[in-house]
Amino acid sequence: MAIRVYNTLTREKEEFRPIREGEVRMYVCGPTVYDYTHLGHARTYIAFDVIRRYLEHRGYTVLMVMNFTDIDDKIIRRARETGEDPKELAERFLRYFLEDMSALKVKPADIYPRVTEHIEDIIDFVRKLEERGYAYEGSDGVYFEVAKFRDYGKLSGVKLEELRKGARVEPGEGKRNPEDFALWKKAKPGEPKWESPWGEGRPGWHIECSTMSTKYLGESFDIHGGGNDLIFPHHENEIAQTEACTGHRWVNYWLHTGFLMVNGEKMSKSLGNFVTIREMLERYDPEVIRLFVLQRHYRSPLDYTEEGMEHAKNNLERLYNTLENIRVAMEKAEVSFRWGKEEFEAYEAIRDAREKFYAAMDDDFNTAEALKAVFEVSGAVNRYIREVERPKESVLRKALEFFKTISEVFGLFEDYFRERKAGDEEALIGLLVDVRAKLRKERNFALADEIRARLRELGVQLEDTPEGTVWKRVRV
Ligand SMILES: Nc1ncnc2c1ncn2[C@@H]1O[C@H](COP(=O)(O)OP(=O)(O)OP(=O)(O)O)[C@@H](O)[C@H]1O
Ligand SMILES: [Zn+2]
Repeated sequence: MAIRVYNTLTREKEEFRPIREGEVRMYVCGPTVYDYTHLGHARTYIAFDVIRRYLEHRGYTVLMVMNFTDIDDKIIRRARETGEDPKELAERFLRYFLEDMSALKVKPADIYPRVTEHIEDIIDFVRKLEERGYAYEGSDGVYFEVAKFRDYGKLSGVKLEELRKGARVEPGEGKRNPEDFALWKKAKPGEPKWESPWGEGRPGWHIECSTMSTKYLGESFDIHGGGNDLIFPHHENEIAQTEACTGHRWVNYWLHTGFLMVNGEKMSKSLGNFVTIREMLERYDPEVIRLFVLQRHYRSPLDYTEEGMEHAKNNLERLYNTLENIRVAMEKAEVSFRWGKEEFEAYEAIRDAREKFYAAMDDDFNTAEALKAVFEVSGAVNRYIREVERPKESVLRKALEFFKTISEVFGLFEDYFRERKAGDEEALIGLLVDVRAKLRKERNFALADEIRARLRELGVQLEDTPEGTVWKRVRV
């Protein structure tokens, strides 16, 4: 079945067809790094992480780019307040962001371009817009002339006339029309600045995403994402700049996440109603946070409440219990090729739930529905283990394989599967090392040497030291 995605641009669910078969190029707007990451940001980045993981699971190679806005009004303002150098402040919060994402098991983007490292590219982009007649220089900066771009409003639905109603150019602003936005801002005293054809200054906000996304992903690519608040003006302006510059369609699918809400309001730095990821991680396992986010579809608003978090915590515990039940059952499981009624019942329940999982994820990455399927598998395998005296290994394995898929796509139970695999292997190697030591004591050197040689063939090298035998993995 094909994957269908809701495209903000067309306001419809569409069949997903990447430009190049087998590959997805996606760009997600990254953070402005002037403060700690909060749960609202995490909601958006976990959602895109799961979208990316699912596309990879379905066999696509995903090339993912996320920018860092490391120079901006907010950064300059914050740096003034703290007395820090804006560059150092941005660097510090950028590092915290990466740490927080890693703690939340969000896979890193392939490329994280920063504005301050792409000033030349941005200047080139603005110059092209000038050459094409879409940009003009004003007293305090270079502006994009919105009225020149005929398709303006196609993403957000805003109308130029409405934008103009009651709006005016403020005194001191060098733009011609109230809706025009800055591509380049001329430096004010004491602000970070770079040389440009328009004198010293720095880029406007929107231009960075047009410049850096096309630089790394090409003039057209598949997915562009961000939170709902970015649809207007940020993404609308990004489209205007890029399509004015290239003269053709830029992004095929626009995906936007719903807000994380607190008491009916968006969680945000400016409202001061935020909880940082760091605070959350002191209280909850990162997987609880992931599950909390995944319990809602990414486009729906998500209310942050204590009960919601507790609910996620309980659900995660239920799933870990099931995994533990499977592990214990595996130990006494029977390797038999005869199936009875119970086996078929369990198998069919797992098969049906698996189908539901894929149908839900194919339907615009509906993780909320997909999770229901996970609990169905959990229920079915628990029932099976309870009902039969000796579970069949092959049935348990079906459930375990399903949970491995969940692990890969949802970023849950990763340590569980990793530790289990590594743990099993280490125990077996340890066992062989002990047996070999006994053989040597009995002076059966031929067999002891054979164990050593055979392990070496498998990439495990034993070394006899005065403290005993140690082993390490070797590749060749
Ligand atoms: N409450 C929220 N729920 C979902 N996504 C959010 C929320 N707050 C911010 N985001 C998303 O996080 C990403 C990074 O946002 P950015 O760094 O611009 O945050 P910000 O606007 O400075 O933060 P704030 O909104 O708290 O002032 C954007 O895609 C934005 O839409
Ligand atoms: Zn952006």
